[in-house]
Amino acid sequence: MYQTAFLDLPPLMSAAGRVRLPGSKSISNRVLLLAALSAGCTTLHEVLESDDTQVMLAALRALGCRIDATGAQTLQVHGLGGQLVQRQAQLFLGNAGTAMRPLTAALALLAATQGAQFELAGVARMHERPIGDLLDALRQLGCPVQCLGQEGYPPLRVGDGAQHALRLDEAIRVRGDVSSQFLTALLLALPLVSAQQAIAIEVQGELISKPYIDITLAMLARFGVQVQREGWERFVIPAGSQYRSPGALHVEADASSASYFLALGAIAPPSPGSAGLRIEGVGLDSIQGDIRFVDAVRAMGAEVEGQPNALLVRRARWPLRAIDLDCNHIPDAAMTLAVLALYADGPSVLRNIASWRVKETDRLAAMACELRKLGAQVEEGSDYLRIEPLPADGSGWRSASIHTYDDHRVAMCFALAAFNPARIKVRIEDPKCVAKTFPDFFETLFAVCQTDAAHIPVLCIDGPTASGKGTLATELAQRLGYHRLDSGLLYRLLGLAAERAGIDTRAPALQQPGCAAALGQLARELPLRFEGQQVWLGDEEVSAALRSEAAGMAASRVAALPEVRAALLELQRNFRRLPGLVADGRDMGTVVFPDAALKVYLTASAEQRAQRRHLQLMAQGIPATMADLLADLQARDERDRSRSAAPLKPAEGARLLDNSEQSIEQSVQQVLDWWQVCNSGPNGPAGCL
Ligand SMILES: O=C(O)C1=C[C@@H](OP(=O)(O)O)[C@@H](O)[C@H](O)C1
Ligand SMILES: C=C(OP(=O)(O)O)C(=O)O
Repeated sequence: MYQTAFLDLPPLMSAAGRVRLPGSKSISNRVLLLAALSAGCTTLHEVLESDDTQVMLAALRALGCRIDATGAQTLQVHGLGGQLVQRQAQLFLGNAGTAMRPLTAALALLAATQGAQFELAGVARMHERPIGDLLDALRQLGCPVQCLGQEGYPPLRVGDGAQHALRLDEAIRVRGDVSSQFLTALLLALPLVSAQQAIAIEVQGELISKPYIDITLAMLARFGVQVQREGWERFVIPAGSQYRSPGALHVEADASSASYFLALGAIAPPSPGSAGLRIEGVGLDSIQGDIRFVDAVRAMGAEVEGQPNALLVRRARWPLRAIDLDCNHIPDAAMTLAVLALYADGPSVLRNIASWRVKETDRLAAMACELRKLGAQVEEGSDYLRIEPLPADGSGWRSASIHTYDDHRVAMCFALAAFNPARIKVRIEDPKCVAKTFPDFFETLFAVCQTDAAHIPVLCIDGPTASGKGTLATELAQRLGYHRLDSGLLYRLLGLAAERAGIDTRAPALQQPGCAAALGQLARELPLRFEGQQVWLGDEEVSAALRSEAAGMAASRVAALPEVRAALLELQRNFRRLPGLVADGRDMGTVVFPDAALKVYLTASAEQRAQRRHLQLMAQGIPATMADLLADLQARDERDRSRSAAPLKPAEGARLLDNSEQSIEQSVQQVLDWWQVCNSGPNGPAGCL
């Protein structure tokens, strides 16, 4: 997951490959709750791991439910069988509607019938999301519920520690026109008290987001409760209904998450030779309503083929056909349509989406505002959006920094704007907000998108030994969410590989005929692998060996050979991958990435650098004297500067940064400021050079 303050998406050009989607949020949280309320043990496979399921899991555990992770995305839930083991708990439910609403209903019923008291709270936005209609229904039943802040909104207290008789004879009335989750919550919870009598629920007002009720009914059926539905107005839980664990259950992939990749397939030309984009984990027979997004992208011109538990999507008609659609049945996926509309042949209208106003943010206002930043004309109605497309020739598109309002879907759907024909980058602020339902969204996106290398921004840090390049580059890569190339490490690896292969890299041997060619060959075939912080050379983990002074000296010797530098060139250029690269070394700006958007030449006085190295060695318990270190360092500077192949010197147009008197943070800020300037042109990372 990208933890950066923002993520710059370079212009993207094509897409192909396979996407494995994470589990459905709506199904995961329903089955977690149902498994916890049932008697016995339920094994849940492919459960979504995200903020929304995390808060549900933490709440269930706080209530005394044992849940064991028994494999990747597999959980074993030891159900409570409807019996409370904790009579008091304070639960934090983040911004998960699918946790807050159903838990409120279930805990209100359990607290009232067994005598308990629970508090449910969330993030600030959750405290602005209405829940009054559900509380009204629970109060009709005779459950004590109390709003601890504003009436009708969380935080809430359910139960008062005493037992209360419930009024189950009359039909329970609940409004359905603000959120379907209130009805879902009652349907999921009422089987707790339906052993003796049937319970009826009547929906008041036009029920919105109906397909989510279908998910609820389907999951209840899997847990042995067959609800009778009369239209969308009346639901009856038959007398004697009781949860029965299905034993094991697989969670489908998330159909709302599929919408971003269906849309990607609709707008991105397939990469040469590819059949399109394959989306795995969900098929056309999905029980999730958002699968109907397929109809919408087909209507706009994409070809979508249903395969067993997968979808294959291809761009066909271009530009896309504009649509005018009632989106009430796909409220979440419809946000993706709003960005697709930018690529259409006329204005598109998304209707009947008033519920957007009470979700993670006011999504009607947010989408209108951010689409306008890209240059689009948007009309924001009380319950609709009308979006004019942007010209297919690229004129009219503006580079924008998309504010994401802590709303995962704003972040994910605006990523699609990176396919703009103007080839301008799109900045997504606070990309980690995708953690609500799809923590690895951007990694998944980059894995199936391609672009010209020239569009992938590179920031080069060159400079002499011990100038702090590594520290600076690591920090910059982290702040920008970019890959990092530590080119010195490749030379060190080669020095080590030579030693392992029995090739002597010391002066007399190095001059022997054939030695340079052998090293060049070795460099081309380096069996190198990175795993997190670990570096592997073949089967050997070499991170520690690479840091030794001996490896450094060997690196400096082999690096002087033109054969070696040529062989490593390709390898280094392969590090230029989406979304960008910070490369540090001695010839990054001069030779390897001459087109880098920003080149920095980092130096510090020889005395400062010797002192830093001294401190480093002391910390590692390695004895060294300042005088020796200074002499070594000056010798190495001289060798780097005077070698004929790629001598160490500032690249043309490089910014000089002497960090002798700077803290690391000051250097980082300085480079980020320069980077910002390079990136602020209308065409994104046009470069400062
Ligand atoms: O029941 C569910 O799982 C959901 C119902 C929908 O909410 P509304 O019923 O409030 O529209 C949807 O937007 C939400 O993401 C998940
Ligand atoms: C509205 C959403 O979430 P919630 O389940 O919190 O309502 C959503 O995921 O788009």
